[in-house]
Amino acid sequence: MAPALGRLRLGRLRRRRLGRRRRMVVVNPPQSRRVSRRLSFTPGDRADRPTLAPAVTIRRTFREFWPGTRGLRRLFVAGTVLAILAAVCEVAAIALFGHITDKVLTTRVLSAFWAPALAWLALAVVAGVMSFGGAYVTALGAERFLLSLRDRVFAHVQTLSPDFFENRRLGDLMARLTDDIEAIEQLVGSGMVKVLTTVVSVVFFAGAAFFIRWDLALVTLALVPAFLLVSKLFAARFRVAAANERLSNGAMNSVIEESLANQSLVQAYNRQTTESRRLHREGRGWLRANMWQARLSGLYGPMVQVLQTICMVVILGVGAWEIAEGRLTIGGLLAFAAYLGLLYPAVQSLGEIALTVSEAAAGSDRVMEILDARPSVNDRATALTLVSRSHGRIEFEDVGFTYPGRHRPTLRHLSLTAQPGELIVCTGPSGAGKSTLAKLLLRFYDPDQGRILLDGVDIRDLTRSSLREAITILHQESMLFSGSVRENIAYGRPGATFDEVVKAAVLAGAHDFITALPRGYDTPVGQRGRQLSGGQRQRIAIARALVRDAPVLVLDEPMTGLDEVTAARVMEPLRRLMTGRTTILITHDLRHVPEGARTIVLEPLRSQARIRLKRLGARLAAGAGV
Ligand SMILES: Nc1ncnc2c1ncn2[C@@H]1O[C@H](COP(=O)(O)OP(=O)(O)OP(=O)(O)O)[C@@H](O)[C@H]1O
Repeated sequence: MAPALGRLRLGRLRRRRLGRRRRMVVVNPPQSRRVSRRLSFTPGDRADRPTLAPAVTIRRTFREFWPGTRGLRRLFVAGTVLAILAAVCEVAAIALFGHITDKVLTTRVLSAFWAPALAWLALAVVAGVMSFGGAYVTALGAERFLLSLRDRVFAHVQTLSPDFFENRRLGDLMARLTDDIEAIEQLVGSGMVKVLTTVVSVVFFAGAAFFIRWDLALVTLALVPAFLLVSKLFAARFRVAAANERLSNGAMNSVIEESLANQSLVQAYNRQTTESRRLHREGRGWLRANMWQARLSGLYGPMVQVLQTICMVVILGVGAWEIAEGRLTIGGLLAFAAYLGLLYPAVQSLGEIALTVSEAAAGSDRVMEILDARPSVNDRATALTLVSRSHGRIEFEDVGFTYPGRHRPTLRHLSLTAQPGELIVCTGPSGAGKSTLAKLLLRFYDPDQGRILLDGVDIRDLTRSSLREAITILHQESMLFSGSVRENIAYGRPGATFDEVVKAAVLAGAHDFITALPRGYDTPVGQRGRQLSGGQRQRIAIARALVRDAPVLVLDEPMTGLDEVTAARVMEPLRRLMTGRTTILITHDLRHVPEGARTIVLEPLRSQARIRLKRLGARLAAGAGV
């Protein structure tokens, strides 16, 4: 009868313990739930798939991210202390349970029941309060850590040159900035609290079991190394499985992001099925990765359960014999079994921490890969800041440039000078390097050869922010954010007043259509300004450039996508924008170019192979031998 009672009690205690862990999910969700939340991005071509980030050690992860817990450590310490106090209450409650069994249940003296019963109730309330407080402050520390880490990684990402983004999939980057950052928190933030509280709980529960019967406790503790061995065996596999899951998660995010962003194209071309298939393909990859993880978790649980059951059977068998010999009371055995009922889940939890750490390490690899990326263009230590408004004199001196990873140069021996206020039209066939010229002027890249000067100063000697303050670029596609018309225009210069916004809109020829919108300047423009027409978007972009009021202007195909009538209408505000500014107008459509503007024509550079072939052709035509 006693063993049956013991099992019953243990079952209840374990459920209570699990329930407590489930509440902690807010701070440190169990593996399976985190896995399902991480489902997020998509890859396209297999060749296009991002590769697994390089592995780094846990120590390096701590070295990198532990300083981020500064200012939050008090919260984590409070969370640890409160969780430990809750564990102490549990130890005391079990002692009371043993006491009630021996002094009330076996002796049938009801009067001895009330005092320990009330004390037990009080302990339960205190344990509940401690447990809540611990979970709350740990969650607060964890969320604050996440907030600052995300800010840090995002700020770093924004220092990286455009080629970083051109070579990566947006969905994958988004997954790194969200899910992977969360995994790091579970390693160095709330993860640390969990480790400490679990270790202390193990010590307490084991200590209490030793206190009752040290010899019996020694026998059962002999199985602890087996628990740890099992989790060690699983940890390495979990890490690879988690890395794969993250990879497919990022790939799935990318497909969703690309497909939704290009929905009008998808629907106009009737490619919904293709897109669904793409997502399905990536979803299957994600499913396989998750099933791998599920297999590991599924195997891990039962293996630990078997070990735990072996211990219990041994305890109850030896305990029954000890009771029969009169060396142990029933209350003592039940309390002993109850301590073990708490001890084993705590030891199991320690093992799971190893698995969580493996998974978190996979996420931190991916975040550190971003943090390790360095911008290809930097400010020199001696870089100057422009203190007064630039005159806007631009010079390209014998500039040559090859894109990273390309063999053929895009620009070679390019020289040009634009005087302050002058308009230079840059034209040439597609791929000739017109937009590249603008990227070099903004220092998205530095030339490999020659130099670019602003007012006689090499732009590499200026800070990037002050250089870019002096330049306004109007892109081929007007890039708007999803705020209101007013916010989009004011984006040109932080602190611009509403009057300045309206003035710029009037000059840009946008005021009339803006006031006709349902909420005037407060009308939301929709995702990327999709609720406006192409011409309207372009005029808002012109107003934004006017508000910015920089001395140098780069117009990159400003008429692209506009019909003849709209283009003519946009040209007028553009002329007003160009007035008094050094302007480089990049276009292959010379119809709307103001008369008298100086024009330079860029020609695509041919590859050496094509040059050799052309020479060979010429020699053959001239009758020369090969
Ligand atoms: N990020 C990049 N990485 C590698 N190569 C690039 C990159 N951007 C452009 N190129 C290459 O550089 C060449 C010039 O591109 P660029 O965009 O400057 O041409 P463009 O004259 O502006 O063309 P278009 O008139 O079609 O816009 C092209 O061959 C293009 O493939």
